[in-house]
Amino acid sequence: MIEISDKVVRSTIFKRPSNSYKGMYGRVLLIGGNLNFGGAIIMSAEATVNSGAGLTSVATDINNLCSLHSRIPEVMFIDWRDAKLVEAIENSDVIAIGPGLGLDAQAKLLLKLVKNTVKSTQTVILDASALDLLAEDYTLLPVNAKKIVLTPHQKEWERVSQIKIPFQEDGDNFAVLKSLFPDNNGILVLKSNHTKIYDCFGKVYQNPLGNPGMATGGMGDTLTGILAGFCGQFSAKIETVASAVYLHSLAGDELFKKHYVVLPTQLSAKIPQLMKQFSLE
Ligand SMILES: NC(=O)C1=CN([C@@H]2O[C@H](COP(=O)(O)OP(=O)(O)OC[C@H]3O[C@@H](n4cnc5c(N)ncnc54)[C@H](OP(=O)(O)O)[C@@H]3O)[C@@H](O)[C@H]2O)[C@@H](O)CC1
Ligand SMILES: Nc1ncnc2c1ncn2[C@@H]1O[C@H](COP(=O)(O)OP(=O)(O)O)[C@@H](O)[C@H]1O
Ligand SMILES: [Mg+2]
Repeated sequence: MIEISDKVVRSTIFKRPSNSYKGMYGRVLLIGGNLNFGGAIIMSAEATVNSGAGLTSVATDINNLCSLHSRIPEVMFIDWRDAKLVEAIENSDVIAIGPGLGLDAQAKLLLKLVKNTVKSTQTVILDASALDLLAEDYTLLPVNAKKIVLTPHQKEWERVSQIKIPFQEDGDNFAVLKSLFPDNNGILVLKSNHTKIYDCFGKVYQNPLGNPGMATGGMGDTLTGILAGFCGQFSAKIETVASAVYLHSLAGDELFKKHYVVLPTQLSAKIPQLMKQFSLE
């Protein structure tokens, strides 16, 4: 087990070259936000933009259009019932699906579309409802992607893995990962007060940071956004995932010094400043 440290983040975040443009920092597509949970995908989007993704699009329910654009105009909108979504999936480097997605027929259709469209150059992040859909039907796993990152909280992992909480043995988690990903292209971010990150090769990182002020709805949706931004800009490997987890908690810890509760949107706003520090160190 490796404890994530500043060193891992410093080796991930690089100083941007002058001769660069938005296309070099990742095209990210976020899919989620039904009529009840629009806020979830808006929080993910805010985190993705603040984490430096070059271009961020959100495919969501049409009812979220105004709130999305008024909250975060940097983001492009796609109606998730529009046939154009296929093209948007094809043209993205990273697709994150699940925050506020729900579990209905439309949600299943969207996850199936991602599974059937993604190619071996793309990274897919599965969070929240997408994990619950996966627990019901493992064939929805987009195994063709280059990397697939699963980001369950404890209950979601219990549903997917069928291992009962508390998860005491790393070996059990590795065994599930190996069976889900015969091509070894999966990464598991098992969220808790000390999140652990596993790859299929036996490597495990643990996050030493974080605080109970972060126990606020939307905090995981925000992590998904940061992960998407990081995988779009930096190579989609376990150290990049670990860096995103660490930075999320570091931002949370900074806020927690002076705030009883840490709000996901306030956490997102701290990310650009922290990334700058790590790029200079
Ligand atoms: N603003 C928005 O729009 C938001 C929308 N959201 C969206 O809502 C959808 C449903 O996602 P969800 O995570 O809220 O529900 P679910 O997966 O049923 O988990 C809760 C159940 O698991 C249990 N539990 C046990 N251990 C746990 C743990 N460590 N962490 C958490 N729970 C734990 C827990 O136990 P209990 O609290 O009852 O003791 C309860 O029985 C999803 O699409 C998501 O994106 C949210 O992101 C919030 C902000
Ligand atoms: N007590 C805590 N200490 C440290 N981190 C926490 C704590 N409670 C929650 N978190 C972090 O907040 C996030 C919660 O994720 P999740 O349950 O998916 O939230 P949501 O679905 O509401 O967005 C995870 O990254 C988790 O590590
Ligand atoms: Mg969640």
